[in-house]
Amino acid sequence: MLKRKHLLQAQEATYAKYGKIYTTAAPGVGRTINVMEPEILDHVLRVNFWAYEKDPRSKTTLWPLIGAGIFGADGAHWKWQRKLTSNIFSAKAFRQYTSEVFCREAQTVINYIDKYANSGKVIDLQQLFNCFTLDSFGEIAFGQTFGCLDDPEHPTEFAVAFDHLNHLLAGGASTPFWGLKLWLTGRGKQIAKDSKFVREYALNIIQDRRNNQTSPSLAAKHGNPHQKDLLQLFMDVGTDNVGNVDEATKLSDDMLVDSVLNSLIAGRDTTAQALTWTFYLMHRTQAGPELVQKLVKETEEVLKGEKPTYESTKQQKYAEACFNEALRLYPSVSRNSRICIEDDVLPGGLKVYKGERVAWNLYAMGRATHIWGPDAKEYKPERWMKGSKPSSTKFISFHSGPRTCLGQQFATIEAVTLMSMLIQRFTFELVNPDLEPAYLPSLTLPVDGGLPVRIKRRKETIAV
Ligand code: HEM
Repeated sequence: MLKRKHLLQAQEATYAKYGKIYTTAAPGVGRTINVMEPEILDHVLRVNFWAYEKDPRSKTTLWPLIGAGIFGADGAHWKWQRKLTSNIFSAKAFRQYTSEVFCREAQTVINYIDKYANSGKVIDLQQLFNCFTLDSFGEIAFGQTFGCLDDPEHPTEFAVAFDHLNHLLAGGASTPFWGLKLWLTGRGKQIAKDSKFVREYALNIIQDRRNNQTSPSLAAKHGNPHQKDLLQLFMDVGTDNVGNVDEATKLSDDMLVDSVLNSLIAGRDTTAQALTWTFYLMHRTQAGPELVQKLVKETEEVLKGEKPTYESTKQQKYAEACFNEALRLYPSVSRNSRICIEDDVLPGGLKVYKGERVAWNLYAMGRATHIWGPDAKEYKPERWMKGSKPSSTKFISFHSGPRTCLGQQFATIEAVTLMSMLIQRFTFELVNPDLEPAYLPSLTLPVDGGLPVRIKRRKETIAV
């Protein structure tokens, strides 16, 4: 099997050689139509959404991590999960998350950095961002942080097992005889061990809430018990307004664990990795100092020394552009596919038969000159500052159609909050400013080996 770090580039080269659509076939996998046309993806993901489902091979290989949660669900089972999950993404909730959680956790990151700023110590930004997103998300979705920022240099057992599982399961869906491979290499045993650990951990979060309410939701801590967090929404399925429980519709512990783990995949890695690539792209030699200066200027003009709010993040257009531009070149979900469940014809006339796959490589699409123009490979946040926003099938990093990412706004607000708080206070120097980091084979797109930086205080006047 090609390693993921080579696979994305190899596919990019194949598109360059064979054009915007090419097909492949593999034993045990069948025919796959590889596309990189926004128009075709609009057809598959939106117009004829009903003719395509999640790839059953992905569902099976990722089962130890996602189980029956939203990422592997289709049809009615997907619909109710999407509806329930969407409840936590309101403007009112975003206001509360920004001022209470993102700012507070960002301040913890600042306090940590400030201990080592100007000392020459090398800090891994990716590790720090992982801690920030996991602790923030834990508080918002489950009422408790994971305590990662207490000691960012030593990842918690949960984070280690979770990362390991992501890494071990990567590439399974496109690997022929995956089950055999797991058995021959002994990987299967490690997957079972990590899966058991993370599932028990998730179950403990549920038990905590159920037994003694030691981790009430964020809103409940503020005297508003009716505003439920994600965990409570799932735990209350089958319970009516006066507390009567319908045992037939109540979710099993297994399903609750699946929901917790699915939301963690969504809420932690994607945003932390996108932030890491953003900081890399902003600080590599090619970027030049003007880029960061522009971001600092915007931040100072918008915040005027105050902390970020939901409203201020909306005004930070350049910060958002820096984040989106990084996601274009390094999409957190870098490859994706759907299986056809009813014969279909793609725009342009190519037939897709039931059981065949349509796949797309977001990494290659983000760098394609026919989509983004001759400067496609360059990191240019400015391209987001003029004209209207690109369509969601052109900028496909947050997906498109009825299954579009539910957390796009959440992730953007979270990222802009942290970026603006850090960039005002500190300067970042990459340890290897001329070296493009490799990415680690994983379900998402972590930087292999993290992002080592040295940090200095920008000025001493901003209170930490
Ligand atoms: C930079 C950050 C993020 C990126 C790039 C991203 C990207 C994506 C993509 C590509 C999908 C579609 C997956 C598929 O169906 O094949 C997706 C789905 C989803 N995302 Fe995100 N995501 C991000 C952050 C978040 C956050 C922070 C949350 C939650 C707080 C979230 C919640 C979800 C959910 C619930 C779905 C499933 C939607 C469905 O199947 O209906 N995402 N995301």
